[in-house]
Amino acid sequence: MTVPTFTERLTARTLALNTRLCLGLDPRQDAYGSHTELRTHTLEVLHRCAELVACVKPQLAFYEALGLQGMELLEEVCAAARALGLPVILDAKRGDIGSTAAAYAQAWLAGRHAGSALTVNPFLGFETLQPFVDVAHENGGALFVLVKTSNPGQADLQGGGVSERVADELTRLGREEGKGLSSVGAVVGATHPQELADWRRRMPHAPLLLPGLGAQGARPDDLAGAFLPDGTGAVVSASRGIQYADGLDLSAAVQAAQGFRDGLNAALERARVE
Ligand SMILES: O=c1ccn([C@@H]2O[C@H](COP(=O)(O)O)[C@@H](O)[C@H]2O)c(=O)[nH]1
Repeated sequence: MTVPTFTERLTARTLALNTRLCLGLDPRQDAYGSHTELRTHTLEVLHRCAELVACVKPQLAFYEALGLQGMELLEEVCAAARALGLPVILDAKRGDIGSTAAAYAQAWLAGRHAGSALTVNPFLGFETLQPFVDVAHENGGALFVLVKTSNPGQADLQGGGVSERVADELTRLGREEGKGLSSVGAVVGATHPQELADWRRRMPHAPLLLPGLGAQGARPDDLAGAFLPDGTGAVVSASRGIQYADGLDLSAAVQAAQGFRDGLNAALERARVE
């Protein structure tokens, strides 16, 4: 029996639960009185929001900042997510010369992280993407390569055709896998709503990860252009806007996730009718 890949599981969960929301889990030390409180709250947000989301995206920086306890919590979050059937995107934005990229790929896309997806920084050149692609293929995982990030300062480097060149390389890599959505995805900020349909067309095989919902100002209403006609092909992530929707209130986190999920679905429905 073949094990479904990250992309297949993401698509299946999107359709089964009718959700295109990605739960960002970025525990911020200054929001809590103790590590126990941080751990309990983070895991509780995950459990309570699980049925509302297509996948989960821990940002490694927040776990690294907590030292060894943080790395233990990251493993706990990943194990809990997998037990809940949630595909995991490790947001680490790794990238280095090829031999080091191979080590990063082994660390985050193989072993106990087999079947996960990893965010990857392409700044060192296209040759450095190959180790990530290879290890993702071997382990049923995926990568999301930075194409157009959500922050305002991205224009300093990503303008002038650079993002387009990365996108075209991802299209080439994705095409090699054949039909349908590939294991080579792209990060495109939800903060660029007017560009989403163009990126979708330019990277027909790439699953898209759209960060920036909520705290960075992106709104569900504006994001329909990122999706394929069947409503798959993209997930939209919110971290602070869910985990800290109203301080540490767990009901508010669930309500926020429901609102984002429903808002995305309503926007898609409107786009279908128009
Ligand atoms: O272009 C990018 C790529 C990644 N991120 C990450 O997503 C979350 C956003 O957090 P919010 O609290 O929802 O703003 C965070 O982990 C970023 O590192 C991004 O924002 N933009």
